[in-house]
Amino acid sequence: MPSVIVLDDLSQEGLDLLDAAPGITYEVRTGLKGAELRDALRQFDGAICRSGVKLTADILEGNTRLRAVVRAGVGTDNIDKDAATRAGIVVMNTPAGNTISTAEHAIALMLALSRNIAPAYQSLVEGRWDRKKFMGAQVAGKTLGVVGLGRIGLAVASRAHGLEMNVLGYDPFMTAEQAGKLGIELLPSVADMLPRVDYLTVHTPLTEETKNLISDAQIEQIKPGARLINAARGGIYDEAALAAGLKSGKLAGVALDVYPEEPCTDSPLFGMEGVCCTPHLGASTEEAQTQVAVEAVELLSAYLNTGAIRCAVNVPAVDPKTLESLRGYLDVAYRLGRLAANLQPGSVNSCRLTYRGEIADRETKVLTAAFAAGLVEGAMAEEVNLVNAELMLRERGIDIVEECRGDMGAFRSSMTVEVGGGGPTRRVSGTVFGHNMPRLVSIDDYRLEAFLDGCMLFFSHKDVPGIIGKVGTLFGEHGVNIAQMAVGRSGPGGTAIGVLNIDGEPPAAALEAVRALDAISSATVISLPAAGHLPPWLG
Ligand SMILES: NC(=O)C1=CN([C@@H]2O[C@H](COP(=O)(O)OP(=O)(O)OC[C@H]3O[C@@H](n4cnc5c(N)ncnc54)[C@H](O)[C@@H]3O)[C@@H](O)[C@H]2O)C=CC1
Ligand SMILES: O=C(O)CCC(=O)C(=O)O
Repeated sequence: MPSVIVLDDLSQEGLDLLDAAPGITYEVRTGLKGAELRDALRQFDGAICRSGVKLTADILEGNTRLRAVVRAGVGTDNIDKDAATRAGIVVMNTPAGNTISTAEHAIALMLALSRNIAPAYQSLVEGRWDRKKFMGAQVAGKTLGVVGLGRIGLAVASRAHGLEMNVLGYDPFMTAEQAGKLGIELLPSVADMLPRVDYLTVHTPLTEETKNLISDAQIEQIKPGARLINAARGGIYDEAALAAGLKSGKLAGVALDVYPEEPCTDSPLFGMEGVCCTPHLGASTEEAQTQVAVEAVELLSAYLNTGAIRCAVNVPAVDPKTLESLRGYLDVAYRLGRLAANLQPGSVNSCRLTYRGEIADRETKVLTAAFAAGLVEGAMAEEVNLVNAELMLRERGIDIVEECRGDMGAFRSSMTVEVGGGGPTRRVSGTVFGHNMPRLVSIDDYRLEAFLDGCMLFFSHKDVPGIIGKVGTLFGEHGVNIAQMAVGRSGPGGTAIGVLNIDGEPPAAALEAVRALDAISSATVISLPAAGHLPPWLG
């Protein structure tokens, strides 16, 4: 029965849903750090977190049990996604649940700055009735610059329209036409926006590009008296530059909900005039927390119970129906990977997959992941699965080239893998017969039709009479039962390859006797999982 650990505060509705989730047990253990956190995570199949807990590489590395972490919220920057991928852990988030609340918080900060709400209340608390000091600014008719026109940025823009503001926007993934339809004037860069904005708000992730997006040089260019808001991620604004801008009078106000290091109680801005700050409250509403918690539980239980992947940030999404409908080809892809690894022992340095026919229009990414898992599985000390296999190859400098061809060839659907390495490139093709029965349909230049499961003997030979009989007799003498035989040949009297599906590993003496036959140039035994037996992560 899968078990789940809840690492940060989660709304009661989410916990109630976990209580009711069929076949799942859970524990709430908040405030964990270091070794305690690492050890706790090794005892669970799934985890749910918000932004409080930090799932760094040293916390996740070596965890062979945890299968998924769901962030109840948007930003997954508290989770080392590369480390999670390497450990085969799916990372998911709930991207839409707190959009409105966070947009409202950005607007609240903008209005609080404009009307000096925080210091005015503080003056009352301190016994002063000071109406002159807190002269504010009206937002109607003013210009708001929105950097990042994703879910939250667009929700902020539409609320700003309701406040009769002019909205400028910048986002590299937005067309001027689409922005225009939404009443936003799209500018080619943040720099173009700066001289025109009375207010600037950012709604991007923290990336190499957005780190210190606003620093001293940008404050030089900004319209005097501008007010800046950040309810996205700490570090997008350079706090020291903001403090200098406020001190010089260039900026009229700064409102922050997020900080480069959190928790934060010592920002250089705290206590400065014109500053209004909150402790990362953008998503802290009953509504947002209920929604993200419920979505997080739904995502996690679907993955743990059915393998469905939605809203993943480190692997392609696959829903249960798709997985089920691809089951046969997932099996073939994984088995071809295992086979290719055996045919190209020692070193692999290139992989090419060609999908033909109907399968070429399907979710081939997940099939490629299954192939990669089969290919690397035997060579890795760590657990390999659909999540981490391709990354393992990429980290070793091997990119899988994928080609999808609509033409059918000999089958309605088939996939061919070519694996280069120490020896000559090897090529094998597979397809599905009937109800999810994996079949090998070619090997190098030879067409044949063999079961793609269990113990298999591959032998190269001259196409001369009696070979199959001799191999059969030798195996019979050693008590090896043959389930089926297949032969592919270049042409009569040419070269050929034989594939025997046998009921168990042959004794070394039987193999030696086969190799000693005159017409046989090589013979190898390769063991694949028995029919219907797949690793648990393939279901
Ligand atoms: N304060 C809080 O409690 C909360 C903060 N957030 C944060 O808000 C931010 C935005 O979240 P969403 O709107 O949901 O994300 P989103 O993914 O829907 O939108 C982000 C947008 O930023 C754009 N972008 C990326 N790099 C950019 C760049 N260099 N310049 C301009 N635009 C760029 C992307 O194209 C995308 O349209 C995230 O950092 C998220 O973590 C989200 C929820 C709550
Ligand atoms: O969990 C929270 O309250 C923080 C929300 C947040 O920052 C996010 O969803 O990115």
